[in-house]
Amino acid sequence: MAAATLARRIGRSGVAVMKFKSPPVNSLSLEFLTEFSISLEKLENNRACRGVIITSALPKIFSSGLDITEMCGKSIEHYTEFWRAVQEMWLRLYGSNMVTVAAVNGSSPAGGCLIALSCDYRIMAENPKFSIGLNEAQLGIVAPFWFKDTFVNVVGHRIAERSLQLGSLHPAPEAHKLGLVDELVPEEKLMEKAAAVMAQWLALPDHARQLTKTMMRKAVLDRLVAHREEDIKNFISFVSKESIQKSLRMYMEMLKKKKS
Ligand SMILES: CCCCC/C=C\CCC/C=C/CC(=O)SCCNC(=O)CCNC(=O)[C@H](O)C(C)(C)COP(=O)(O)OP(=O)(O)OC[C@H]1O[C@@H](n2cnc3c(N)ncnc32)[C@H](O)[C@@H]1OP(=O)(O)O
Repeated sequence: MAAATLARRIGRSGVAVMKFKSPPVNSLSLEFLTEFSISLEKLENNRACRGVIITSALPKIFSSGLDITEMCGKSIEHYTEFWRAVQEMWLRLYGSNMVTVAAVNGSSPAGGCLIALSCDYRIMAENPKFSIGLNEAQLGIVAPFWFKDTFVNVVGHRIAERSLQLGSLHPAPEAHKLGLVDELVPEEKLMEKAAAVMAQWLALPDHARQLTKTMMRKAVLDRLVAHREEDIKNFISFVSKESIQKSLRMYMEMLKKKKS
């Protein structure tokens, strides 16, 4: 696959490093999501792999979230396939038995934030120009219940409610204060710190850690599994509305104008 090059390396420590590399901004296209899920599945099935560090190969951007062009002016069949791929990615990552550490080395709005939130631990570069959050409301769209559940499980109900309603993108220091990321480190120390955190988590017996993780996450995962088809239908009916299409087109235009 060409669009989302994901470098993987499993060292002697049993840790893989996955680097998003889909210029210009690591947006989560159908192709990217499919490749990401396949990579996660392969690592999950590899007994030599006990943990994965997820980061970006691009400067300044971890991931710009779902590829908005996948949600604009496409067929029902396309929306169905795309949304199933988003669900699949989350089910695999949030439900992973591996230790997952996000080394957030750039901005991470919406779907990018979801990836970080789905990991066991988040370390972010301490650059106030980098921001993270579920900003869907700013685009005139609504974060689905499982994005919200994942967010609540990290920061708690009150912070999630305010942040989601306002569609806030939090600069790194604020994200740390809110508990949205666990640690801030200078950018050049990010991977070193991620490896140290990984070693700490891997020092425990896998079975105890894995069963605990399942216990903490199962209810939220089961909720999507039980309502998967309904969630796809909701996405299609939402994204097919002309008012939503208009909001997404305006947002894309705003991104382009910002450049000129
Ligand atoms: C009631 C029940 C409801 C159920 C509803 C169900 C579902 C609906 C919810 C769907 C959920 C969506 C979650 C998402 O992830 S939506 C995506 C949100 N993402 C963003 O808002 C980020 C937008 N991008 C940016 O803010 C910036 O691009 C940046 C990431 C900060 C990087 O800035 P910069 O380095 O300055 O780069 P540019 O802005 O110039 O971008 C370069 C290039 O890339 C295009 N682009 C950027 N982001 C995206 C994207 N997410 N998708 C597609 N394309 C993107 C941008 O337009 C530029 O393109 P050109 O070079 O062609 O101009």
